[in-house]
Amino acid sequence: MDVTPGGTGDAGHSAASITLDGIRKRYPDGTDAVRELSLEVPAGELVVLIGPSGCGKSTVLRMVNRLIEPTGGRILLGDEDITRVDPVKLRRRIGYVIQNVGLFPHQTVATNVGTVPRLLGWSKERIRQRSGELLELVGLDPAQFGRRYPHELSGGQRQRVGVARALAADPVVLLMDEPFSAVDPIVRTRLQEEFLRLQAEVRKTIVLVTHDLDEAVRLGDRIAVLSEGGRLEQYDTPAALLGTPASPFVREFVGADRGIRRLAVTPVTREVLDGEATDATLPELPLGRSAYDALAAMLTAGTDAVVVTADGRPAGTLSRARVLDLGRPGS
Ligand SMILES: Nc1ncnc2c1ncn2[C@@H]1O[C@H](COP(=O)(O)OP(=O)(O)OP(=O)(O)O)[C@@H](O)[C@H]1O
Repeated sequence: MDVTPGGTGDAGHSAASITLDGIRKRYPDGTDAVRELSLEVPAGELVVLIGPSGCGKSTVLRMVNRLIEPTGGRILLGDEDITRVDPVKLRRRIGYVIQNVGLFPHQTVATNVGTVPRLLGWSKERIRQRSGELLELVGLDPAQFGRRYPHELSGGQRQRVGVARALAADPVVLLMDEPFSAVDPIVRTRLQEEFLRLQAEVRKTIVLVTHDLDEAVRLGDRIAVLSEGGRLEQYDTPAALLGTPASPFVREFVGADRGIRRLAVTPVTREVLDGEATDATLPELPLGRSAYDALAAMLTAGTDAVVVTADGRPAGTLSRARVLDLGRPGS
């Protein structure tokens, strides 16, 4: 798969699944950062690792690109055991985005984006074209931004360049360590939305580490909640995690406001509607939007229900009471 339709990326690359098979990391001082972790990340999915500080999230992520060598277990990309391959070559196949981006300060944006293609020996023309495509893909005009230096960008723009650079050689996997945490909350939300659109287009296998449960719920196809020593407490979709926490640890971790978070990941379907659409004064909401959006529409309009539409036509109403039920565990 190419990153952009009709682009000049390394054709033939595709997203690969990642299998962590009993991986372990004991640091030289005896710290057991990861005692034993097994986890399967399906190809093309975005999996979030979340858990309290020091539980081993970054250690797990960096074992996948061998910035940290595991002390036990296997890691497979597709069916290839990457604990046995040359780590330098491996890293060229894996995109890596970190909190403060790590752009080279004395290189232009375009040169930064072309880093891995240059290491792979692509021609100048192909690199130039590729970095232009990638900058466009992350919403930066190559003519305007390509020649700038990192210090001439905002934090959000630097973060986008970091993502473009990580995608430049069409990696099979993208690893992201707190990629959006260095920017303010408003920019962060916008970057997350842009990133979701980008992921819908490129469909990479992504492992993302975050501290932020809202970010995990918004971005993750699945969320892995870890506790101390890299112990896997629960591995589930956001809705399942919020709806049925598997242990007291997870329940406490996802917190008392998980009902509200759950609404954000619960789509309004025909099955949940609880009335006929007879009141033309109610606000409208298309099917498929979240129960959270439905509640927001009611609160904004000061009503107790919304009319839910399918293809612009009323399909029924959804009441506030029904929405609140949807936020309750076990519903
Ligand atoms: N080089 C090292 N030597 C010894 N112990 C280490 C080393 N690097 C990390 N650790 C320890 O390993 C454990 C896991 O660290 P890691 O950075 O993976 O956690 P994390 O979940 O990413 O934390 P945070 O959310 O705070 O970034 C911690 O107890 C940490 O102190």
